[in-house]
Amino acid sequence: MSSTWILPDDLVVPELPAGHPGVGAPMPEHWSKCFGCGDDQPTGLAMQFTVGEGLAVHGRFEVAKRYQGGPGFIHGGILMTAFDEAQGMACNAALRTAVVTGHLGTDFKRPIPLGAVLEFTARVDGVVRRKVYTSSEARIVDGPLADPDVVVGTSHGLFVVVGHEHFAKGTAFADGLPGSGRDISAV
Ligand SMILES: CCCCCCCC/C=C\CCCCCCCC(=O)SCCNC(=O)CCNC(=O)[C@H](O)C(C)(C)COP(=O)(O)OP(=O)(O)OC[C@H]1O[C@@H](n2cnc3c(N)ncnc32)[C@H](O)[C@@H]1OP(=O)(O)O
Repeated sequence: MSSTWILPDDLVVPELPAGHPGVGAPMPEHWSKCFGCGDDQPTGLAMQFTVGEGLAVHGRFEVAKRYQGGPGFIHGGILMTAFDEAQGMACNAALRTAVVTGHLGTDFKRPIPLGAVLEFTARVDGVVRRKVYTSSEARIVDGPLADPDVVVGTSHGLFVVVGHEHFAKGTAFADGLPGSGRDISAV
C-alpha cells in the first residue's frame, strides 16, 4: 500500500542549471554542521551525495546503532530525516537556491536493519512558483538484507524556495554559522 500524492497540473519541469556537473560527480555537503550531510556533526547521518540522471541525486548512509528504533531496526524518524536531506539536496542541485521543507510524507515499506547501507535516489519532479515538488526512494545496497531490487521506503515532499532572510532569523541560536566556501555550497 502507498499513500496518495498528486502533482499539480501547472507543474513546470526546470531545465538543468548551466554548469551542472555530470552524472556521478560528488556533491559537497551544503553545510558542515548539517545533521543530514555535515562532516562536523558527530551524531549526524553524514550522508554522501552524487549527481544522478536529469534532476536526480543519489545519497548514501550506513544505519549506525545509535539510529535504532525497535530492536534491530532503524527509527522511522531517522529514515524521514534521510529522505528530507536527499530531497533537499535534489532541490539544491536542480535549482541552486536555498529551500526548506514545507511538507514531507514517507511510506515505510520494509524494516531496515542496523548496519544496512541505504541508497536514496531523490529528484525534483517540478516547480510551481516557489513550491518544489520532489520524490525519492530508498534501497538497501550493502550489509544485512541488502537487495537493490527492493524498495524499502518512498517519500514525497514539497520544498519552498526561501531567501537569506529566512536563515538570518536563526543566527542568534545557531551552533556555528555557514560563512565560507567550505561551510556552505551549491553543487
Ligand atoms: C536546513 C538548513 C539549510 C541551510 C543552508 C541552505 C542552503 C542549501 C540549500 C539547499 C539544501 C537543502 C538541504 C536541506 C534538507 C533539510 C531541509 C529542512 O529540514 S528545512 C527545516 C524544516 N522546515 C522548516 O523549518 C520550514 C518552516 N516553514 C516555514 O518557514 C514557512 O512555512 C515556509 C518558508 C515553508 C513557507 O512560508 P512563506 O511565508 O515563505 O510562504 P507561503 O506563502 O506560506 O508558502 C509558499 C507556497 O508554498 C505553499 N506551502 C507552504 N507550506 C506548505 C505545506 N506544508 N504544504 C503544502 N503547501 C505549502 C503555500 O501554500 C504557498 O503556495 P502558493 O504559491 O500560494 O500556491
